[in-house]
Amino acid sequence: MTDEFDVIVIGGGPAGENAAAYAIAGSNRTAAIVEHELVGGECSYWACMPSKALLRPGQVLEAADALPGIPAGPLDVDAILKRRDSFTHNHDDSSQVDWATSAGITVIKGHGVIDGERAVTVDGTRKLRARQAVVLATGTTATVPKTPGLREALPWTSRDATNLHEVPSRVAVIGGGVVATECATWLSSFGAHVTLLVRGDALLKSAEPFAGTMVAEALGARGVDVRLSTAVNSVSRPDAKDTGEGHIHGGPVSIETSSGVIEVDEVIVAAGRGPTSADLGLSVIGLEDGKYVTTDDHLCAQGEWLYAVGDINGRSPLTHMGKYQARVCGDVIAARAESRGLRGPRYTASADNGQVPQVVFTSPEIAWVGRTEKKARDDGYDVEVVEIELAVAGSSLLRDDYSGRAKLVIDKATDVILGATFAGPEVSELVHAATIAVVGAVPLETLWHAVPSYPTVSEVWLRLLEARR
Ligand SMILES: Cc1cc2nc3c(=O)[nH]c(=O)nc-3n(C[C@H](O)[C@H](O)[C@H](O)COP(=O)(O)OP(=O)(O)OC[C@H]3O[C@@H](n4cnc5c(N)ncnc54)[C@H](O)[C@@H]3O)c2cc1C
Ligand SMILES: NC(=O)c1ccc[n+]([C@@H]2O[C@H](COP(=O)([O-])OP(=O)(O)OC[C@H]3O[C@@H](n4cnc5c(N)ncnc54)[C@H](O)[C@@H]3O)[C@@H](O)[C@H]2O)c1
Repeated sequence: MTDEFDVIVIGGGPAGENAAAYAIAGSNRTAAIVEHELVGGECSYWACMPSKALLRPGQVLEAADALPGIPAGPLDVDAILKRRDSFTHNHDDSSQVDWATSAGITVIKGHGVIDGERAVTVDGTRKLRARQAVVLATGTTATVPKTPGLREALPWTSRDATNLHEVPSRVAVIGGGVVATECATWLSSFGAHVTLLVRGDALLKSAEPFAGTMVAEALGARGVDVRLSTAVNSVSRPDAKDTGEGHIHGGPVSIETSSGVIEVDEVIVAAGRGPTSADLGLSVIGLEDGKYVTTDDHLCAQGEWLYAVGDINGRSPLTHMGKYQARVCGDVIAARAESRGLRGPRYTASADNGQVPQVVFTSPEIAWVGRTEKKARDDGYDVEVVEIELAVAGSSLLRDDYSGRAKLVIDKATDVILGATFAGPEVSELVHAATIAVVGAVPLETLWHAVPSYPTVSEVWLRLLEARR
C-alpha cells in the first residue's frame, strides 16, 4: 500500500519543519516529514542550541569580571551542563513532534530515500507518494579528514563537544572555522587546556581578516595555544574506546603536527561538514549521490516537484538561512498548488546572494552581514570602506575592558552598504540593523536620520557615518 501526501519532506531539522508547515498552511493539503533521528535536527540537539547554552555563562562571567562590584566566581560546569540538557530536552523530541502534528504535519520516523519522481520509501519498505512535491532537508554531517590514525582514534566531532558530559583536561581542536573557535571558547571557559590546530594562516577565513585576528588574540590571552599554519600529519591513540557521545573516547592521544608532537586527552575534529546525501536515492533521479543538491532561487532542484532547503543545498549553511529558504520554498509550493504563479519577491531566496548574516559566538563575538571587502571587490564592486574602533559611550558603560572594531563596505556607485562587520563583546544584536540596511539598500544619506539611542553600543553607527563624511 502507498500512503499519499501533497508534500513529503525528508529531514525534520529546522529547514524541513518550516518547509512542511509553510507548504500547507491555511489549506487542507497534507504534508509528511520523514525523520530518521530526532525532529528538530542537528540545530536543536547537537549544534546551535547546546553550543550557545555552553557559551553564554562564560560570556556573562567575563562581563562580570570586567565590572567592579560584581563578585565573579568560577563557572559551575555541572549546572551549565544541566541547563544545556534542558535546551536539548535530553534528546527527547516529543515536543517537536507535537508541534508538527498540531501544524497538520504527519511525522514518519525512519530513513527516507527517493525512489522515483514524487516517490519516497521509508526504511526500505513503506512506500509514500507525493501528489505535488518532495522537499529534501537532510542537512550536513561532520567530515573527519583521512589523516593517518585520526578515524581510528575515535575523535570527538561537534556532536560530542556540544553534548559533552566530562571536560577533557587537555584537548586539541582541529580546524579554524566557526565550530573550532566556538568550541575552543567554551572548553577553555570550563578550564580545559586547549590547543587549536589550524591548517590555514588565520581563523574565521570567511569573515573580515581583523575578526580572525581578534579572536586568535583573545583565545591566546585566555590560555588557548593557537597554532596557525599547522598541519596534522598523524594521530595515535592505542587505547581508543567508544564510550559514548560526549565521553572521553579512551586513553591519551598523541598528535604529530608540523609544529611538533602534542599529547592530549581528547581530540575534536571541526574540519567542516559534508552533505547528508550518500544514501538518499539521488542517483535514481539522475542526481549524484553524496553531493549537495543545487537549486534555483525558488529552491527547486528538479521539475516543479523536487526542492531542497537548508544545509543540503549548500547555499548558506546556517539555521536562520535554512528556515528562510524553507519559508520561500513552502510559499512557492503553496502558490503552485493554488495556481497563483510566483509573482513578487516572496518567492525568491534573494538574501542567499550576498545578504547573509552570521554571528560567531566567540569572545569577542563576530557578527557580519553581506560581503566582506574582498568578496565585494571579487564580485566586481567599486567599494569604499570605513573601519573604526568600536568605542562609544554605550560600549564603555557595558564593561570596563570594552574594545572592538566595526567596518562598513560601501558600494560607491549606489552609496549603499554591501557588507558590515562588528567584532566585540555582545555585538550579535548589532547585526540586524546592518542586515536591514543591506537588504533594504538604504542609502547612507538616509542612515543619517536613523539616530542611535544614547548611550548604547549602536552609537557605532553614528561614528561610522562620521568617519565616512
Ligand atoms: C556545532 C554547531 C553549531 C552551530 N551553531 C549555529 C548557530 O549558532 N547558528 C546558526 O545559524 N547555525 C549554526 N550551525 C549550523 C546549523 O546547525 C545548520 O545550518 C542547521 O542545523 C541546518 O538545518 P537543516 O534543517 O538544513 O539540517 P539539520 O539540522 O542537519 O537537519 C537535518 C535532519 O534530516 C535528518 N535526515 C538526514 N537524512 C535523512 C534521511 N535520509 N531520512 C530521514 N531523515 C534524515 C537528520 O536526522 C536531521 O534531523 C551550527 C552547526 C554546528 C555543527
Ligand atoms: N554561530 C554560528 O552561526 C555557527 C556555529 C557553528 C557552525 N556553524 C556553521 O556550521 C558549518 C560548519 O562549521 P565548521 O567550523 O565545521 O566548518 P568551516 O568550514 O567554517 O571550518 C572548517 C575549518 O576546518 C579546516 N579544515 C578543513 N579540512 C581540514 C583538514 N583536512 N585538516 C585540517 N583542517 C581542515 C578549514 O581550514 C577551516 O578552518 C559552517 O557553515 C558554519 O557557518 C555556524
